Amino acid sequence: MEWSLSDFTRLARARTSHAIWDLFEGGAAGRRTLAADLGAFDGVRLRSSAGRGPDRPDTTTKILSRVRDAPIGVAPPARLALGHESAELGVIRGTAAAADVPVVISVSATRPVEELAAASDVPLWLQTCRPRDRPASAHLIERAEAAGFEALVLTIGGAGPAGSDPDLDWAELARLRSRTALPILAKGVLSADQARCAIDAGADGIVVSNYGTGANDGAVVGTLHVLPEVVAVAGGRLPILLDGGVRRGRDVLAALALGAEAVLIGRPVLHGLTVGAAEGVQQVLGVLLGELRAAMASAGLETIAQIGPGLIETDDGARTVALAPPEPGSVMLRAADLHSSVSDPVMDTMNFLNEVTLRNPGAVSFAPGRPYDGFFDTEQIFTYLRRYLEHLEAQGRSPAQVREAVFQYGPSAGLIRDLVAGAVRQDEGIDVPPESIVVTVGCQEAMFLALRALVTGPDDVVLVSSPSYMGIVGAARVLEAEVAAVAEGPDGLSCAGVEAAVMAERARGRRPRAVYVIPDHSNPSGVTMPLETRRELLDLAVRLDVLLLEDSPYRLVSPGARPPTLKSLDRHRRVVHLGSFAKTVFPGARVGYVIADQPVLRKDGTAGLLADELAKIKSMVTVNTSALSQAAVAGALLTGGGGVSGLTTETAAHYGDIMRYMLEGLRREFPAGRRERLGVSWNEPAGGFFLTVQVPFVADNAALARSVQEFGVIWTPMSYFHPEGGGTRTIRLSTSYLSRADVDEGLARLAAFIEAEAAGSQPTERKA
Ligand SMILES: Cc1cc2nc3c(=O)[nH]c(=O)nc-3n(C[C@H](O)[C@H](O)[C@H](O)COP(=O)(O)O)c2cc1C
Repeated sequence: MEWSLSDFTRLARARTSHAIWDLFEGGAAGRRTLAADLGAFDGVRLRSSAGRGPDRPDTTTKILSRVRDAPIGVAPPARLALGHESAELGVIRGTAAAADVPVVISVSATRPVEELAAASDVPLWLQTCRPRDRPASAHLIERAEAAGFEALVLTIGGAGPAGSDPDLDWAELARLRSRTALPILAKGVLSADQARCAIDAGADGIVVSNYGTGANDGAVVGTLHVLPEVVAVAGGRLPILLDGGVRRGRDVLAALALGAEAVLIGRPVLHGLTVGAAEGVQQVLGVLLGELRAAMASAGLETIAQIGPGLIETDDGARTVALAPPEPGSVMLRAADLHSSVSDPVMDTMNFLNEVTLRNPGAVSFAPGRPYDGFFDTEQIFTYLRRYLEHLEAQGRSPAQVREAVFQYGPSAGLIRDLVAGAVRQDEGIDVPPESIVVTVGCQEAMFLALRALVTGPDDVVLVSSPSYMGIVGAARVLEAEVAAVAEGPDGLSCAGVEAAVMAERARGRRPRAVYVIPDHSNPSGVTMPLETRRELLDLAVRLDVLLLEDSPYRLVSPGARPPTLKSLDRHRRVVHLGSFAKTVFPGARVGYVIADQPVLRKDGTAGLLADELAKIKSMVTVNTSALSQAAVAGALLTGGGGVSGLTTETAAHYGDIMRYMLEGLRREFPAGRRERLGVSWNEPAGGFFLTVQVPFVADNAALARSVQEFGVIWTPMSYFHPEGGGTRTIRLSTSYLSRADVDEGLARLAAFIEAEAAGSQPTERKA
């Protein structure tokens, strides 16, 4: 098996204490930023060559006008000594053994610049920053210059969101420019504006960098995304380098295709140093160079000079089109100037789950929670529509009224509220008048409306069970609604946990408005809340004076007896019930509903129901749910005898069967001995679409990439569902849309992958 940089990451992690690893990663901000950097690279598709590529492409290129072995340099992480005592010396020696490429030495290096220069066969650049002690800094720069350092790298804005004054940084750059003959690169540029300032202040080059910990205003921005706008401003007048998330040979190609002269590598070098001192650094750079050559060969490139924007696939949707370098004068918006939610990794989760499956058609995917489509039949749509139109006629509507119902704008609260009210009464024993219902565009809109109405400002907070369904967290991000996590136990949410979280939020001066919960076969954990807890939770909601947002999309497609919904047990109108027909009828209709029978006293003294207020909001969001979709769902309900239970007997049996089959398969692949040896365990949901497996390694994106590429099996890291951290050694497996043959094949691949990861995470086992 070929080595990749992620292998070094894994090995380094295994050898490092949690506290030091957190420093290496840059904490939570570092993890978020890295995800944005990696995501930007993942979003780029490179053209491959039709013919056979050159055998050994030539990676030599000029960096700052001097010929080097590759368009790669080593970024300046401070704290190298925490990885290995050889620190900068180890990095310099390892780099020199791999290639003639520059190494940036941190201003806080552990050894004098003279000693480093004397030991170095590679060009050294000195990272510096706006100094507290100017004479000392000026002296250090003079010494570095005298020792043969080739360039200065001035850190703009400080690493991470530390307080900073950009104007002072530009003044510092101008001052330095007038004092030294060395070329000066401005590092930390993340926008066209900053690039202009750097050029105006006399920079000789720019390093697009977020320091691995985010922009200095705390925003998370993937460096590759801002590269084109910086390149456009530079217009070829000065070289642009980039760092952040470069982990594969193809990433180097992508950055160069978008206009970078070279890339810098940060954490992977630190990981190599941690794993094997200078030799580890040499291996990391060697692996990357090998990958770069392989990527060039598969793109049919013989030289670095041949790399250009044409290498980027632009026929693959907006993302890659947007990444092509812009013509001067054409618009280039910055995600940092758009609402913060668009840059929040939470928002990419759902797309990622769908895309990773589509991008890897040969893999077995346990990722998306899609309904099984073996039960869908195109004719059903017409049958359902006709059924509903006949129903309207049977109710005495004239042909003109029937036409109006389906052709015209409709009431925001919905066309089919009476039928939905009948269905929830019949299926769930929820007895509410149609006026308390709003028919929504999927359950997602129901969540959005409820959050919008309930959360009035930064002091209001919604408690969300954790692991959390991404839809609610994402909606909260869009609405800037504060969310606090309440950890689920083996039986789902506990009342003690909810009460403690409510009290903690109140102690912080915040007002908990509601608790979001999926009581049945929760997504993603698969757990079901026992009846007793449901009753206690309702009592608690009264006692604490909060609402419960109940979301329960899997109940009616799960086999066997089920405890009653919170809403059907609700005697105090504490529950806002969020409903969905996606799993019970079909998701393409995008029809959901919210039951909001809470009385609302208006400012003018009149009273109404919360549903009325939600309908007002909806009228400004989607106006009304598509009448055609509502008609199709209504027709389905009528076909099912007024509810969905009549429609879902077969599907519930199917989902139950495939879940049982999956659990049997897990037991077969992981018999007791193997389970214990590997430290693998799983929960056993009786229904729903998901189960979770504890695994003996960190199940992050890098592990997922290995799983897809090397074993052809896709799963979901549970850490995605823990926006506040956690779930790192757990994966979610979705069963819903797979056949038995898929399950067999997928589990065999998964077992092989878990074995390989477990072996690889032993720090003593080194591959050559
Ligand atoms: C532990 C650590 C310390 C760092 N310290 C500095 C520093 O002192 N000055 C600086 O300019 N960048 C610093 N960086 C940022 C790196 O130079 C570089 O920009 C970043 O690590 C590149 O991203 P990558 O690690 O994804 O390759 C540090 C990074 C890490 C991980």
